[in-house]
Amino acid sequence: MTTDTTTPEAGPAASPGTPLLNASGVTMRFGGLTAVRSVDLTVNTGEIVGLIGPNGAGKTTFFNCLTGLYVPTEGTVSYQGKVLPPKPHLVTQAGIARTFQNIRLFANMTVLENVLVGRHTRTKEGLFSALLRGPGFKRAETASRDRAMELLAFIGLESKAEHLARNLPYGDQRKLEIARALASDPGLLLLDEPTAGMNPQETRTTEELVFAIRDMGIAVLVIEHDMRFIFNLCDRVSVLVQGEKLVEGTSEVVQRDDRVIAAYLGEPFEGAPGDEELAEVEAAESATDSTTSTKGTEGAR
Ligand SMILES: Nc1ncnc2c1ncn2[C@@H]1O[C@H](COP(=O)(O)OP(=O)(O)OP(=O)(O)O)[C@@H](O)[C@H]1O
Repeated sequence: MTTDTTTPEAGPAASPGTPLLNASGVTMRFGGLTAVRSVDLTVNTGEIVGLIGPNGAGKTTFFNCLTGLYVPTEGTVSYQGKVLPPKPHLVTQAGIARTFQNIRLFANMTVLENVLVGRHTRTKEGLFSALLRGPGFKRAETASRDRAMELLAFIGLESKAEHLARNLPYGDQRKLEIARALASDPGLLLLDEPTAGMNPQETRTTEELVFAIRDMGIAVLVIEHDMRFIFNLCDRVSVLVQGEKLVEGTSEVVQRDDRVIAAYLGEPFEGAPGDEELAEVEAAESATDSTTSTKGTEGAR
C-alpha cells in the first residue's frame, strides 16, 4: 500500500479534538422492534472511533441513521454543529462518506470510473455544461480525473486504474470502496466492517490505511467484529448491545470491562445453575467416570 499522506486533500478543516459528529438520543424502531435505543455518540476531529457489539446489536442501523439512509424515529445527528438532513446525498455533501458491509462497487465499470462516481458531489458543472462540453466542463473533468488518480495512488491501485472492478481481488475491491468514499473529500469516514472476509495480511494493510486516512485529517468511525483490529486502531470504542450503548472508553478500558465480556459470551440467564449445582453435577460426572473406567478395566481382563 502506498501511504502518501501528502496527496489527498484533507476534509473540511477543523482544529484537532473538536466535535465533528454528534448523535444525540438516536432511536430507530421497525414496527415493534427497537433496533437502536437512545444512543449518543460523538466523534472528534483527528479521532478513530470503533463501534462494536454482538450480531444484531444495531450497529449498521445506527450507521444508516447517521448517513440519512434511515430517518431516526427519535434523536438528532449533527455534523460540525449543524443538524444533518436525512438524505444520503446531502449527508455526503456535508462531509460524511461511508462504505457498506457488502461491497457495492459498479462491477462493470473500471477502477478509475468507480472513484470518479464518488466525486460527483464535489463537481459543480451542471447538465448543460456537460452537454456542451465547454472549457469549464473539461477543466472540471481533468481535475476530477487527477484527483481520482491521486486517490488510487494513495491506496496502491494506480496501476489497475483501467481494470474492471469485478476483476480485482477481494481485498482490492474493499480498498477501492474506501477510495470511492474518499473521493467526496469527507471530513468523516464511516467504515462498515472493512476487514470482513480478509486474511490477516489484508487486515493489517487496512489498519495501516485507516491510520493514513486519519493522518490526512479525516476522522474515522468504524464498525468491525475483529477485536484485535479494533483495539489496535481506535482511540475510543463504543459498545452497543441490543440497541443500547453499554460502555464507551479507550480500548484498554473496554476490553477489560466485565459487561462487555458478558455481552459477547452471553449473560448468565435467570435460573442458571449456581456454584452448588455445578459442584453436584461435577461430582456426579466423576462418579460415573470412575464406574465406567472400573467396568472398562474389568472388561479388559
Ligand atoms: N430494515 C429493517 N427492518 C426491520 N428490522 C431491521 C431492519 N434493519 C435491521 N433490522 C433489525 O434490527 C436489529 C439490528 O440490526 P443491525 O443490522 O443494525 O445489527 P448489527 O449490529 O449491524 O448486526 P451485524 O453485526 O450482524 O451486522 C436486528 O434485529 C435486525 O433484524
